Amino acid sequence: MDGPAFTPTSWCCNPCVVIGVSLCLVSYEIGLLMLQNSSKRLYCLIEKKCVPCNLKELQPMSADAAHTLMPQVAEWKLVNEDGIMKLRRSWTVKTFTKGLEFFKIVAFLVENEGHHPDLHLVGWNNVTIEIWTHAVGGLTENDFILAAKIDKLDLLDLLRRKPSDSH
Ligand SMILES: C[C@H](O)[C@H](O)[C@H]1CNC2=NC(N)=NC(=O)C2=N1
Repeated sequence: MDGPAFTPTSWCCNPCVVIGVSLCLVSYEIGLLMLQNSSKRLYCLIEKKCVPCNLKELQPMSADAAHTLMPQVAEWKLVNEDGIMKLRRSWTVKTFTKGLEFFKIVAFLVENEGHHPDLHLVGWNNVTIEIWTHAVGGLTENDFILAAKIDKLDLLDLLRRKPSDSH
């Protein structure tokens, strides 16, 4: 009776198999590296510090550059107001005073970063933050760093969570 068509030695010595397996391993490694790289980029905004806005080389970023960073600040909207690109996010707070507490918590962060947002508290409980770099009349990485760090603040206790909170 003939032996099995493929013996382990013939199978793993087959050049097509060897090339196929090595290609799979290489693409797996490349995928891992890309994943690590994107996750590093994902967290790099949080780990960065805002730079002084009076740096000569500071320029407003393009709309494309802004769009590539938006996934890292997914809660924010990219808006264009009178030709100036800005980041905008809104929250509903429980009370007017909690809105002011919200601003105080944000103020501590932004003072530490040396980069400042526009703060709006409208209709007693609607908070909106707009971030842009005034010195260049547009968006810089500073604005995205600030937005990412604002997203990390523990503000939950100040926010209205369900419609029954509204009265
Ligand atoms: C030197 C220092 O970076 C500047 O005065 C900062 C202060 N905070 C700022 N915040 C914002 N959003 N834009 C600016 O241009 C700016 N300039």
